[in-house]
Amino acid sequence: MTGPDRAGDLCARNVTVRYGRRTVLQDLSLGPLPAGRVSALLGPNGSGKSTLLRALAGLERTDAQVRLGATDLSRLRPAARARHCVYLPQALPPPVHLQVLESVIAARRAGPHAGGWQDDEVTESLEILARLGVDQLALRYMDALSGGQRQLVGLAQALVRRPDVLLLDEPLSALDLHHQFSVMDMVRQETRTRGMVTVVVLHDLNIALQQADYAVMLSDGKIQGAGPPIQVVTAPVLRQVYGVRARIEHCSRGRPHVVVDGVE
Ligand SMILES: Nc1ncnc2c1ncn2[C@@H]1O[C@H](COP(=O)(O)OP(=O)(O)OP(=O)(O)O)[C@@H](O)[C@H]1O
Repeated sequence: MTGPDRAGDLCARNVTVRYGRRTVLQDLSLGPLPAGRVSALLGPNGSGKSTLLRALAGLERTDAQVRLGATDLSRLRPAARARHCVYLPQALPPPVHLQVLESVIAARRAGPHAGGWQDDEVTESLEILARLGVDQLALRYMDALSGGQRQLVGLAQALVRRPDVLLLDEPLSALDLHHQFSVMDMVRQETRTRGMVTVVVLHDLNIALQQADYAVMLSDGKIQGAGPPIQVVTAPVLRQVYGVRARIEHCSRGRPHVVVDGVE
């Protein structure tokens, strides 16, 4: 890894999650998901990606053991665990009547930097907004933003907390093409610089192929494959998991992408 050695890799064991009588994830083992790298969590609708992400964050009822390096996160109280792990849900941040900058500062105070006013909190919050290309929104109100703008502010709120583990559920779903790529670039850069473990739920397999360092494919609550994206997103897997006839091709610059020929 290129960044500072933070807390180590993320591993989960015995992840079983039930909703009522229905078992959605059964005795699943995940990782190690490497520190300083972006891992993509892939799979069809309903395959269990969000449930697994929430289980890693400690937001599902489960006896799973989740370790970050030498730290057993599953033994920590929710507030202590939340200082290590930041989870950004699929739903956009609520359109509250709060200025964007205030909302980012409030998020920062909820992180390990908690403890009232600090000189650098405005500067750092503005810097994160600038890196996401939305510093011009700093004094706008959250309830007067578009969906994509709110998603970018949600990302700023997550990043400003400087977690060891960053868990993002479909963070690109409301973003235009430019922002999809600029956000992934920034998340990759932050992940490397800070030595975070970043796990991103993605539906766009091309972004996963081109931007993720590691991929995990879920199907019906089971891990179908894990490793470098190019080894996980393959024609046979796409057929089996997504029910599509597809090929992995490489563009003139050598980058892989999925070409779908049809559905099964
Ligand atoms: N709160 C809940 N109560 C009952 N069942 C749930 C609940 N949340 C999710 N499920 C079920 O658990 C399964 C996995 O859901 P999950 O949201 O983890 O899937 P996903 O892979 O994230 O899907 P998507 O790509 O559509 O967001 C689905 O069958 C879903 O219907």
